[in-house]
Amino acid sequence: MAKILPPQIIDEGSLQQGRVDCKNAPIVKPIVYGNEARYFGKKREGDGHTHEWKVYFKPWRNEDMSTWIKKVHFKLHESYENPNRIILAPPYEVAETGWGEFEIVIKVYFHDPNERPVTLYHVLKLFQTGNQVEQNSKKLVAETYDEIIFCEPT
Ligand SMILES: O=C(Nc1ccc(C(=O)N2CC(c3nccs3)C2)s1)[C@@H]1CCCN1
Repeated sequence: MAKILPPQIIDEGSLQQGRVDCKNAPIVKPIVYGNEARYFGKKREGDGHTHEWKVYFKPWRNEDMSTWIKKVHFKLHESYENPNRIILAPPYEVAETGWGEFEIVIKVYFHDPNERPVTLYHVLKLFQTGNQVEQNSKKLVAETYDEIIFCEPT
């Protein structure tokens, strides 16, 4: 069963915080998920949206995840049209616009029928923290590093 563990340092001094008991060496898939956002500079006429953003799930290193991932489901806020966005091939991302921050559920499905889907939670971030000024061209990035760990089938 695939498990999501807190980040670990992948080297000989690896600090593995969670435990996965595999009979053989586990298969570790480092991943990154999160969002980019950019302020329009003002509220958009018509719908009042202020930002464009993109939520994503991607490998930490460049690899073709479609060899082991069947699909990725991004569940947006219910006020969005078609809030359930299913992405069947990389890049696993959804681009939208809006005015606020909310939780996005990311559910990752695997080709292996024995592997249960993995669910990740990301709070969309649009606003710079503290006294940072909203700059039109400045891109904000908010992302999390994690690892999906599989045990070799016995
Ligand atoms: O902001 C928040 N929730 C949000 C949910 C959806 C948001 C949004 O941006 N949009 C809906 C979408 C549409 N516009 C027109 C038709 S659908 C653009 S914001 C919460 C409230 C307090 C703190 N965060």
